[in-house]
Amino acid sequence: MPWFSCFGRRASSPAGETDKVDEEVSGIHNVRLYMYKELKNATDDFSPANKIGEGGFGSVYKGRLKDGTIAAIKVLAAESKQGVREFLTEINVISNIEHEYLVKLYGCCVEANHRILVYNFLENNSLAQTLLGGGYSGMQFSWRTRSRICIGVARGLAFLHEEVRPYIVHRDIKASNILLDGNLNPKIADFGLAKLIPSNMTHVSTRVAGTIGYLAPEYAIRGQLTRKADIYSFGVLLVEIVCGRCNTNTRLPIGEQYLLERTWELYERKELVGLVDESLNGAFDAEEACRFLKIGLLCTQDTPKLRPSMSSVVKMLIGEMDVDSRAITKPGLISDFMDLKIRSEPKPVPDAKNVSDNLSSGSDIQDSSTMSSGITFTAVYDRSI
Ligand SMILES: Nc1ncnc2c1ncn2[C@@H]1O[C@H](COP(=O)(O)OP(=O)(O)OP(=O)(O)O)[C@@H](O)[C@H]1O
Repeated sequence: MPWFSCFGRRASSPAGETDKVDEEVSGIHNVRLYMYKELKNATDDFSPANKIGEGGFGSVYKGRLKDGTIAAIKVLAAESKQGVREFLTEINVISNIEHEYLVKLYGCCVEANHRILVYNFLENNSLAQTLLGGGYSGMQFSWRTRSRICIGVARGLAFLHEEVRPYIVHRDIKASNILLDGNLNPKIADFGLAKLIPSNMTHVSTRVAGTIGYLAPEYAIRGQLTRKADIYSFGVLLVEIVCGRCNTNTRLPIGEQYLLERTWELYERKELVGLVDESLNGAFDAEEACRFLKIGLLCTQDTPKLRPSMSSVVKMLIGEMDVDSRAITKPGLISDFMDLKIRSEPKPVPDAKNVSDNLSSGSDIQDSSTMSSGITFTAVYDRSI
């Protein structure tokens, strides 16, 4: 498959439009541009039979490209009105990032209103559909595999946070964004994607309730987005992988529904080992599993500054840095602050200053609003906070 020069004409676009695109993309390099026609053919006209997923950004199809490569083709939702140049600038950044534990972006299509991303296809779906999918996939994850997945994801995130310049905050680390290749090696998906969506278009996740459990409180409540928010989400994911369950499961008895709360409770009782996934039938390294759970707690501490950097997390996971000498403070839980009720009607983004002012002044507020992270909720702030 040839590389399309960003300066060249594309056969499928009308002349006027092509000139405009040429002008807009001048200076953008390294982005492979696919013609809409090729992606249409690859997916059999985006047939439902080839649809492999649906996320907050749009639908994902499996397709065979002209050169025979199997790809995951993500059609961004039509509401995405981002201009060609802005879109390609972000794509240019993502395309230049390559790492063993990150999903590879092959290129994109920006013809007319279409905004389509073409990725390396991963055979074994996501952690959400396999390990945390309630056993429907029939796949087994040994302790060795889990440990490899945790370390791989940590390395991928450490790369985004500490090696890429300027660094990238993923914003949406969660089990459905960890894809698995044929050998169950993890690859982080969707990095850099949040920036492709215009700020006036909220990305409403398909698994809102699950996503809430991954959100660092300071991000969910005050919109403070830093690398520490990703580290919080990673901590939640780490605990999920060790325990083989989702962070929130309202079908469990009260007291066991929120995994992080439960982990803190068992940590205080020095009974962490009791949380490790029963389906392993005891076939795991107990010292390592408890270490991983403690690292999960370190990453989810309420005070962002106390959370370790991702490179330290990697060192702790592989046993190069001590964990036991570190004090662990209580995890930040948004449920401590508010009664979360997911609402279907999107509302305007709140004035973050007012929210925090009201919190600090201790007044009761009932506020229906959209969190900075794009999730609509009803918050009941309690005077006792
Ligand atoms: N590169 C890929 N290879 C294989 N399958 C993929 C790939 N990218 C996405 N998928 C599939 O498509 C599904 C939807 O992906 P997408 O990233 O759009 O949404 P999500 O992560 O599930 O949800 P959200 O938008 O809320 O983050 C994934 O769960 C996965 O099953």
